[in-house]
Amino acid sequence: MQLDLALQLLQQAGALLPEAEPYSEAWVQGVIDALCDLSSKDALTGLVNRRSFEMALSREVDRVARSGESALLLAVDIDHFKAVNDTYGHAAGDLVIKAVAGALNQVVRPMDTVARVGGEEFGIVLPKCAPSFGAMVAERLRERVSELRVEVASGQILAVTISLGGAFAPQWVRSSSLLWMERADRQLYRAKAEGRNRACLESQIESLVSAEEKGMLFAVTQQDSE
Ligand SMILES: Nc1nc2c(ncn2[C@@H]2O[C@H](COP(=O)(O)OP(=O)(O)OP(=O)(O)O)[C@@H](O)[C@H]2O)c(=O)[nH]1
Repeated sequence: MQLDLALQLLQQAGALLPEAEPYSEAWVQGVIDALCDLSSKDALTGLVNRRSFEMALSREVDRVARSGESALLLAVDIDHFKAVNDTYGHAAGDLVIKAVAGALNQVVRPMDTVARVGGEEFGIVLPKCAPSFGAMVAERLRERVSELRVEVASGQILAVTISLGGAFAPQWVRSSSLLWMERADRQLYRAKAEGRNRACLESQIESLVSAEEKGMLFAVTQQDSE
């Protein structure tokens, strides 16, 4: 029975089961809420997972298009992470991922969303982040992670760094979350190529809007005028 499986999943994840009378409407709603929570989180770090992050990004794209406020998307990747796994083992790598996740989460505001979007990759969406603050926020994140000392085995302490790429949501175009992620990723590749342990942010927002995004603006304008 699917409900039994759902309860097993929740129990295994250490989720709290609803206190209401079993099988009552409130109890079933509690189980559904707990399942939703479980399916939106990354099991290792407890951060928002990729699926849920993509939904948060789409919501933010809509909000930016409506409000005209700017928002920053940061793509974050741990530097030379393969070497951590290869030298100290996968379990040590997992400890590093958890420590970085915790550090990133500490630096941001409650309204920001930090997600684990891949193995050693994170995404952060920062609503209402003015372009003049973007570089400062990215630098604060980079610095906080560089200060981490992760004990991966008794007496074995590792320091790690991250690279960050950032792109602002264009305020005047109804972009897509995918294109926004691609732009942040492009800056991340630049940060890696320029030596890692650094943040690269798009500087000229307008000039970097792709032809595809301009096409989407045209499509939206046409629809709106119909
Ligand atoms: N421990 C651990 N390792 C993971 C996990 N997911 C992915 N990886 C490993 O992360 C590593 C990613 O390495 P690469 O993408 O090659 O890059 P890198 O070594 O971080 O180097 P740069 O990104 O170029 O600085 C691979 O060795 C993956 O096996 C995970 O959940 N836990």
